[in-house]
Amino acid sequence: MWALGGIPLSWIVGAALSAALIIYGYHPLKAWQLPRLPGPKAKWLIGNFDAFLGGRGMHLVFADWAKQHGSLFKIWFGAAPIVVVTEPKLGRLLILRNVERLALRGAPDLMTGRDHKIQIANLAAVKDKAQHRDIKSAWLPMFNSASLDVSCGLINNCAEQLCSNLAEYAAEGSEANIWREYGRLTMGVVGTVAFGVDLHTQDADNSNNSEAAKRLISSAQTLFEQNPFGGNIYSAILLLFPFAVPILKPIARYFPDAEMRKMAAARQLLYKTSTELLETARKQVAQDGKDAQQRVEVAAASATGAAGAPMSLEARKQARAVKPGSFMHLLMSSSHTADGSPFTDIEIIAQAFVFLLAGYETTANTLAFTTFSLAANPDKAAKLVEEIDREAPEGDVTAEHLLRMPYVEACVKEALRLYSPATLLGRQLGEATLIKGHTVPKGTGVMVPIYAIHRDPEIYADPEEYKPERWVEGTREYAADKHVPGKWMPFGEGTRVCVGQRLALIEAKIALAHVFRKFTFKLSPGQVPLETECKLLLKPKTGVFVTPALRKEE
Ligand code: HEM
Repeated sequence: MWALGGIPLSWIVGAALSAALIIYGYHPLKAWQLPRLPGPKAKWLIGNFDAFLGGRGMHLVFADWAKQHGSLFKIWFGAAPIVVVTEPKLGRLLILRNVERLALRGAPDLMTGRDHKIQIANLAAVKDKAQHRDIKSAWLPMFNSASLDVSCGLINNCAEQLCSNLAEYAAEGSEANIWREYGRLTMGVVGTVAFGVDLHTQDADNSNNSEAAKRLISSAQTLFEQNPFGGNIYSAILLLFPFAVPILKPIARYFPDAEMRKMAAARQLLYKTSTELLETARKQVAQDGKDAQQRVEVAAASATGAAGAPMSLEARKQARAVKPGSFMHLLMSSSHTADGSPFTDIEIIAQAFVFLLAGYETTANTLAFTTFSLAANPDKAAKLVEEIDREAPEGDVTAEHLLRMPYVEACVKEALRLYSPATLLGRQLGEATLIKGHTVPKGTGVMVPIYAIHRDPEIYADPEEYKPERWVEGTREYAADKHVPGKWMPFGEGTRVCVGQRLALIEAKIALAHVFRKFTFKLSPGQVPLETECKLLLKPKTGVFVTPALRKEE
């Protein structure tokens, strides 16, 4: 056996590794440049990571820390420090000024091959600034007001289908998990508005397509079950030892744990759907290139008509409209500005993948939380119904109707304040930044816990109460709140702001108008306060259970 001065080499290597581990565990905590920043006590090696393992939900963990340590403090993920800001104005500024989303080492770092390529190419994950700008520009025409005006018709169809599904519960006097019904609606909307296909998520349970639709929804749901702070054993280790990617990646590939296998299967199904959507779009172009091209004629650039005559405002708006269902065509006709190369198949599939995911659970949760809040506050529900009956008593709910329904908007905004699906915004500092007298080095992670900000009693009077009036200027409730930038950020801010926020809000308001003009909802017993859970997103723990009743006999 190898030995040095009589001591076996294996002993020396073991002692050196132990010393390195001990120093790694202590050193950064002591030596880092912000010793004056308060924060929860960090443990050797793990820092404050253990706080997220108790099942309390990260939104509540951060809210507790904010109460204990004030508006600026630091936490540790292993040896990585994170600065947490709960002062709205400062938090917003940091989110606005820094482009790179904070991505702790985790699940995507362990993926390999095509799986990995798709994971890092979607709009939400992509890091390269130029690639992000090109991809976001390709998405945006889907959400301009002209395109959304056109999409309203499709959203109305899905909302009507939701009402006929709810009418069945009403006829039987049975309980519905309205959170899941809204999930069927939002996935249906993604199908028609983005891809021009019926994903059959709202079909009757026993229909031919219902099994495939259920699998799609359940895969999307599974992916939201992922815990961003160490969802599987390997990503938990990576959070503590970010440099261990090259060692852990091959091990994880051949010995995935149960959680990784479950997530991989869910991703595969969504990739398959996304790939089929691309193939269908390609076939459409091959069959009728002209029509397909017309789908993406975003003539907004031209402010004059064909003959050079000035276009009216309405005509200009119309020209900017993208036909519903054109998302794949938009991506297929987009290119990178640097070299003019078209988007690759991987890039296109990655965007379809994230549209299917992001367009589904966020908006379904928002609708479920709004319906819960209204059912628990019948006086607010009565005001909402009064507005809907006055402004849009029947037929399609158009963008124009929505402009005349501020209370519907206020109800959604207030639910997004109390139950913002995203509870945390994060950025990586692009440069060394002076934050309240502390120079924070470039590359440090910054987190802004919006759940805590949205319930801060310094900003919101009676923060735990559902009061849509606080969003209606001129009311007592509006006057009682503080109005500071950054106090309401459910969609984030800046360059990485949610691309789908206008679609989400229009969809939520149309769905609520349809549902509340037709039904009243009785909450099943034991649901107040609502049990929530927060992994990737804040959601009702098991659902929102209501018994719908028709307002008027048909
Ligand atoms: C109520 C519904 C929704 C909420 C609360 C929500 C919330 C958010 C938040 C907080 C972010 C991160 C923003 C930041 O870091 O500053 C985000 C990003 C994003 N959202 Fe949404 N979202 C919703 C609906 C949607 C819909 C319907 C879509 C689909 C089209 C969508 C697609 C995306 C994408 C692709 C990003 C990444 C944008 C980027 O990095 O540039 N979201 N969303």
